[in-house]
Amino acid sequence: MQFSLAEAPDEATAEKGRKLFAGQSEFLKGVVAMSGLPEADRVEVCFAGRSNVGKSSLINALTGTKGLARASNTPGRTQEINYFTQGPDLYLVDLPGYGYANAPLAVVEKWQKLLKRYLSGRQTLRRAFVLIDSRHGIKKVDDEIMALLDSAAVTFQCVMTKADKVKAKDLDKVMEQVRSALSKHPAAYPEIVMTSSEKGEGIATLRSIISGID
Ligand SMILES: Nc1nc2c(ncn2[C@@H]2O[C@H](COP(=O)(O)OP(=O)(O)OP(=O)(O)O)[C@@H](O)[C@H]2O)c(=O)[nH]1
Ligand SMILES: [Mg+2]
Repeated sequence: MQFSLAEAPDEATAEKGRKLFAGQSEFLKGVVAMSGLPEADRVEVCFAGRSNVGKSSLINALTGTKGLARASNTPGRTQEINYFTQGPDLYLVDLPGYGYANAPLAVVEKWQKLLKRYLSGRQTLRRAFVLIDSRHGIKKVDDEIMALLDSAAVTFQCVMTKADKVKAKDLDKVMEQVRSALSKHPAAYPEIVMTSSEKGEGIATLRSIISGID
């Protein structure tokens, strides 16, 4: 599989993305057990990634709503599966971050269990966006989540975050590592999206990608 960076969308596709995200976004609920999931009545996409990688910030950037998903400097801030509606036909799902070393073991195990159940058992989950910090590349914990998505046959797309924090010369090396790690995962989508929630880079591209998922 060849992995390439997603290019900016053409005008028609960009318009589709803008239209989708011009709709109202609202926090629906935080879920701590599979029994709490909302009815599977529409398409959903989720955002997975290590603690602090920028999942909540990305949801805020996509929806253009600053405090919608709580972003914070404290790793492990998002401990529930948080559901957001985007217009009437789409759920955006903010997942608890994984790989947070300082969380108590019992808490980590509880999250992991829920995360695994959700990723492998949610019928309407169309794509998982796996967020990777542009400075750090793919770590072992990311690789484990990707393997889980492979086995659940959930297509996942790699989204690089915090692009504003990495120098161009360092990025090449990280991207090489990312491409090589992704090549081991059959469920990986061939396009990688480079983003900065801070600067807005890649947000329009990701909006149009999401608007093309049905
Ligand atoms: N410079 C920069 N900082 C960012 C970007 N995205 C997120 N951050 C910062 O990174 C920190 C973590 O962001 P969050 O969005 O809370 O990360 P998260 O993945 O939701 O974290 P958990 O909920 O703990 O798993 C915050 O201080 C954000 O302001 C970005 O694109 N650029
Ligand atoms: Mg979060």
